[in-house]
Amino acid sequence: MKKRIGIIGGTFDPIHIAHLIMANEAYHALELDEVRFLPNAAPPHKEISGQTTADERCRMIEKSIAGIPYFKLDPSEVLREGKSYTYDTMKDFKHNEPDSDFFFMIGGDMIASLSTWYCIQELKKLVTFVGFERPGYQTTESEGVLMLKGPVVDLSSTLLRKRLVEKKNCSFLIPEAAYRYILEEGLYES
Ligand SMILES: Nc1ncnc2c1ncn2[C@@H]1O[C@H](COP(=O)(O)OP(=O)(O)OP(=O)(O)O)[C@@H](O)[C@H]1O
Ligand SMILES: O=C(O)c1ccc[n+]([C@@H]2O[C@H](COP(=O)([O-])O)[C@@H](O)[C@H]2O)c1
Repeated sequence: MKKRIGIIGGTFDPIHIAHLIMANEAYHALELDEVRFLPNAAPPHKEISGQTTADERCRMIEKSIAGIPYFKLDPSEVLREGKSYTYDTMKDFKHNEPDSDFFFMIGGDMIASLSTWYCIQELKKLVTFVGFERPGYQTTESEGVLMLKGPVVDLSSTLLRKRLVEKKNCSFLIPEAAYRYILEEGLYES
């Protein structure tokens, strides 16, 4: 039987509970075999904060998913460096695992800009996009995006970076082990 692989790509600067909720909802609703967390080296359509290294973003993911057997960290884009175009990544995945079906999760902000992604028509042949509502973004029906209904969480890494700089408590917003790591290492202090 074909393997069903979910992918949540992102900058994860830092990872937060909305990411984990999306991954878990998709895992169960779509009967996936696993979900890969795919941190980018450089996001194609936004500036990176520069407050953390790729390695630190990966460590935060690892700590957040430790003990969940169906969640994995995939370092492919970080190892490739440069702008992380999803088409390049998925072409490699499909080449290495031709018998797997890939489900790429995106939030409402990404659905809105999907038509501008690099080689989007070709990419749509490689993956099924799985969309989640996101507060602040109008989610219109988008061709080729399978919408999943789940809890909607009004949270972003941008908000968390701001709270961390202001030394506001972020418990329950960032998975606890990653939050502890942030505080121990002094990440996002300025
Ligand atoms: N609260 C949320 N609801 C729905 N989707 C989300 C939410 N937060 C992030 N996502 C989605 O998760 C993926 C990865 O997001 P990313 O790591 O860039 O976090 P972010 O919170 O959007 O970061 P930033 O605020 O730095 O732009 C994207 O597809 C994004 O749309
Ligand atoms: O390939 C593209 O053109 C492209 C454009 C925007 C975003 N993406 C991917 O979408 C995912 C979420 O992006 P971001 O900016 O929220 O980190 C992440 O895996 C990005 O690499 C990909």
